[in-house]
Amino acid sequence: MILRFTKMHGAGNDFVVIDLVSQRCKLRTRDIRKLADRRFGIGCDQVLVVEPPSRPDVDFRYRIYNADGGEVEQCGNGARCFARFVREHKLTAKKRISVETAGGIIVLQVRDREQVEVDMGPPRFEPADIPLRADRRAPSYSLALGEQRLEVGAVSMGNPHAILRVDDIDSADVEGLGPRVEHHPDFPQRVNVGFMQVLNEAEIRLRVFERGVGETLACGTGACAAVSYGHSRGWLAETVTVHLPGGKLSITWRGEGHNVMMTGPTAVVFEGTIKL
Ligand SMILES: N[C@H](CCC[C@H](N)C(=O)O)C(=O)O
Repeated sequence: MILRFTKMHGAGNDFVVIDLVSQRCKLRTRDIRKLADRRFGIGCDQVLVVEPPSRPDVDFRYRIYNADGGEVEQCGNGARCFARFVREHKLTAKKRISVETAGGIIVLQVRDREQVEVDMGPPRFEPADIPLRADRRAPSYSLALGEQRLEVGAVSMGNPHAILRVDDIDSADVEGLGPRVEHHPDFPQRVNVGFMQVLNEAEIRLRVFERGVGETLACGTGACAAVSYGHSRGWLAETVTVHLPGGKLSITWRGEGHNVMMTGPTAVVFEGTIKL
């Protein structure tokens, strides 16, 4: 099977985007893993699949697979690239695009050729929504990790996020703590792990060890989760610039009852075909 693909990234979080509106194929887990493999395939953090909508009130269905082959609920950087992809491939001429994901409906607003704003929906803090094993919602949670205990925030953006506030992300033990928190039994569906350094109420630095991938250069839902958590703790204003290793995102959250708005860059790297 020969498959056309487009290689894209959003602030360095990279994707293989597959149009299954104009080409027909069934992608198996091993196909996803091959597409994402940086030696035996194309290489990416996530594979994004464009499908026709399964309901009349949205424009597309958007499936997201981590490099390990697992399908997940949401991908913020991928959503921006999705919007650029469907317009540049003439699958729509709309600038406001509604998309169904496994984590809910999101609305993409194309600002210009590269910048896209995404309404990411509301952050959810209830343990059952994350999911997190905890008796009740709390400002933060104490995670037992061997001899040590970690204070983490927990938020769902459709996908699960744990956030650790640190003094300096450059010296944070992302590679050591990331996998141990990702696989912690208190997160039954595993979890993305954000390391947040608050510079001031309108700026943070963030590194994310992503579920199913490892550390990425940027994580859109991770940025939304970190700002929502920081705002809920009184550390951050409503609009925050998030500095990630691969670039920066602008996140706005006006508090409970509001959705999180994310604006950021998109880039097309190359087009190609691959034999699966
Ligand atoms: N690794 C994430 C999915 C991709 C999220 C990220 N790339 C983004 O931009 O939001 C998860 O397992 O929930």
